[in-house]
Order: sequence, then C-alpha cells, then structure tokens
Amino acid sequence: MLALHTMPAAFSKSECDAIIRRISDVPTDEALLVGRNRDHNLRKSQLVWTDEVEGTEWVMERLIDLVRTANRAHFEFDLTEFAESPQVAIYKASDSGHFVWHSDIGSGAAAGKRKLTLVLQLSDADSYEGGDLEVMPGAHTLTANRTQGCVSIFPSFTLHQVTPVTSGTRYSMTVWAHGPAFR
Ligand SMILES: O=C(O)CCC(=O)C(=O)O
Ligand SMILES: [Fe+2]
Repeated sequence: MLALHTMPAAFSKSECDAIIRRISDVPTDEALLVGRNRDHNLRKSQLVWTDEVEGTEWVMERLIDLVRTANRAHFEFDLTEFAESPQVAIYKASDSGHFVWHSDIGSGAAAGKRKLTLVLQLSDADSYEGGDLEVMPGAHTLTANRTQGCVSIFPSFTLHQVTPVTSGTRYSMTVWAHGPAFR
C-alpha cells in the first residue's frame, strides 16, 4: 500500500494566497484535537472550519476531485463520504505552533471513519521555518513536500506530526475522506 502520495501544484500560488486571505478574516478556534480535547502539549495551532467560510466551496470541490483521483490510482480504499468540514490550521512561531505524533483515527462518529487524510500546503515554503509535516508509515520518517500548493495524501491511520514552527507562520488545510471500517 502506498505510504504517502504527493500531488505537486494541485493549487496555484495565487489560489493558496487567496485562501489564506479569505480565512484570515475569520475568527479562529483554539485547535481542538480529535475527540475535542484541548491539550497544548499535543497541538498548538488555531483552526478555521472552512464550511463556515463563504467563498471557499470551490476549494472543497477541488479537494474531493484530488482525493478521488489519488484513491483510484494508489489506495483503492472504500470511500463513501466527506463527513467533516475541511480545516485550515495556523501554526505560529510566536507560540511554537506544532502537532505531535498522532494518527487521525479518533473515537468520534466521523473521526472513527477517517480513511484518507489530505493536507494542502497553503504557505510559501520560504515564509516560515520549522513546521514540517512528517509521516511515519514504517521505520522511517518521510517529510512532506512543502512547496506551496502541493497536496500530500496518506492513510489516516498513519502516524504523522508537524514539527514546531520557529519563525513565521505556516498555514495548511486538511480534509478527510471517510468510509466503512478496514477489513
Ligand atoms: O498541518 C498539517 O500539516 C497536518 C495537520 C494534521 O495532522 C491534522 O489536522 O490532523
Ligand atoms: Fe493529523
């Protein structure tokens, strides 16, 4: 099974900048973990749920297309729905934004059915330091491509982390595809 699928230039620079501008106008929630626990030792970021943001519908349509294409070509999971809003995460150096090693499969109704995780790199790679998305499908760690507009897709059970941002701010967008239990 494929560990990490990369789709470079899935979004253009101007599309990514437009998404960042759009969600920058919206008040953020403190990032809540799967299960909605607050624990700053695990994750420090702000979150915007984009289904509450007008003018971002085209982003969801594109993300759905990308997940479907990648799934057909590389994963072949049973996927039935996109049961959760995409979220934009904002990791700031001023509060050491990060997310420690975790899997995205949680205990909630939707989080328990996550099968594929898609992460869109919204920020320009040179606009911040640290903040690498790392994925650990086996004994080795893979670092996701941080080129602006690049999409990384991996099975939601795979361990992954975001290392602390040490300067600037990193924006990313995550969406999950859901389906019946693995068997
Ligand atoms: O921001 C990222 O690159 C990953 C976010 C993530 O792992 C999550 O939202 O579960
Ligand atoms: Fe995650």
